[in-house]
Amino acid sequence: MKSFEVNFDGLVGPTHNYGGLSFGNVASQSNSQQASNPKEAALQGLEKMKALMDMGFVQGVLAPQERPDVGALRSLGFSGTDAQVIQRAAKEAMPLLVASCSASSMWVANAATVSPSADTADGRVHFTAANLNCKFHRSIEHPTTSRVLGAMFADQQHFAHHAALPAVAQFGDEGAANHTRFCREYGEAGVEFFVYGRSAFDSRYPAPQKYPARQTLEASQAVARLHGLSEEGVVFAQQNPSVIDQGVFHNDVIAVGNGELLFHHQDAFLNTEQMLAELHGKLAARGGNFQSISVPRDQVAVEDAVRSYLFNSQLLSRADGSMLLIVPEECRSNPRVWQYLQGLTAAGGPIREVKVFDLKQSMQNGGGPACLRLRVALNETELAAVNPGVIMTPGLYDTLTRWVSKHYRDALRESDLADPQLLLECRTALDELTQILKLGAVYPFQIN
Ligand SMILES: N=C(N)NCCC[C@H](NC(=O)CCC(=O)O)C(=O)O
Repeated sequence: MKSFEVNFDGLVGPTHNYGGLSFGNVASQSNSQQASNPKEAALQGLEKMKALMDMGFVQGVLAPQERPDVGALRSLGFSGTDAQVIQRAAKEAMPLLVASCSASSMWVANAATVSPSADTADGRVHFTAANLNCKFHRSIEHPTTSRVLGAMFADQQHFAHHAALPAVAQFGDEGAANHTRFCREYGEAGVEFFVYGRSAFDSRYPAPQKYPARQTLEASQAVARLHGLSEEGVVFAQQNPSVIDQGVFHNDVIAVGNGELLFHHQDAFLNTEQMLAELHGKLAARGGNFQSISVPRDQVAVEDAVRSYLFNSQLLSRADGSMLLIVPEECRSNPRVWQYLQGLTAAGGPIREVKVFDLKQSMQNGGGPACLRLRVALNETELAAVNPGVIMTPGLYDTLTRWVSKHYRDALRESDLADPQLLLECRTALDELTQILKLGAVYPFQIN
């Protein structure tokens, strides 16, 4: 049976703005308070989705969330009509209003961890929504994420959904941004690679000093248990705490894997040799030939990796077996990174081509090509069971670009977030979107 890796990209929501909300994420902090352009952000994302579809990849779309999140503000004590809740928050606690307006659900690599059916004990595709509990603005995503994923992957014969882990830092879980999977073919049993930043219960593990480690070992282990993964099919590895302190807030800022290949920075992990040997051995037992490309720090410094998002790229397998790397424009404008990439594709290794995309609106908040997509490996039968409304087609692309052009603003500043009209605009747009994507009622304003 044929199998595919389907990329579901997050559609940028109408409230995309630069709130400076993510301590430890250099781009988010340095672009705080700049005016954003939600329309451009959404169109840039759609352009990437269309390009992948045009190249022959199966591409899907994941809906944004309702913002401002009036329910979150009510839970913090603001009351009255929806408009009053927003105005009171703006007056008394602007940072809370900004957080409740974030369009951060666009970075769907953080939506959930996904294990394909070939790896799981019950032969279903498993999803665990990420609790994202390190940041308030992200911790409010998972209830809607669960409803949207449930509407996309509804068939219980093929898909199993788990609620987010307990919402405490000890089980901090950032989803697929700290998870990758190696395999010979997408439909065959693979090795799932979980990368954590610290241990919550074992003080022998080192931890970063300056910035938070968002993912814990215990959260990764819990997800592996929930998904019914076997010990032979998992590897846990610790991120190098010193790179977290240099702005690598998720492992997908310093490494990316696909098929049998791990592309990573030399300084990405602790105990690298041991970890690579374990990946090699476990994949070999599944008939695969694990390979890795380590980018030396004297060619690309961690700082260049963080600025350019070289590793926040999409590593895609083409029909001829070679791989394609989708990188953000910022890689081309960094001479060291661009030179490295020229050498990489000329070297005759597995990565043969690099394609560049302009994702500046998302990049300025620390979200590159890999953050914007959730990978779901599916066989033909499972793909046929996915809600067809969310699979990208030329017609859907046209409809969504028209929808964005009709509903989105082209400039948003902090002061605009207090405008109750923005909530109405967002709800009107999302109500239409749920019809376009055939999701049914998934948003609080549709179900409460
Ligand atoms: N690497 C992956 N997979 N995802 C990137 C997430 C970026 C996101 N930025 C933000 O949430 C910034 C929002 C703001 O400041 O307005 C975050 O830090 O969680």
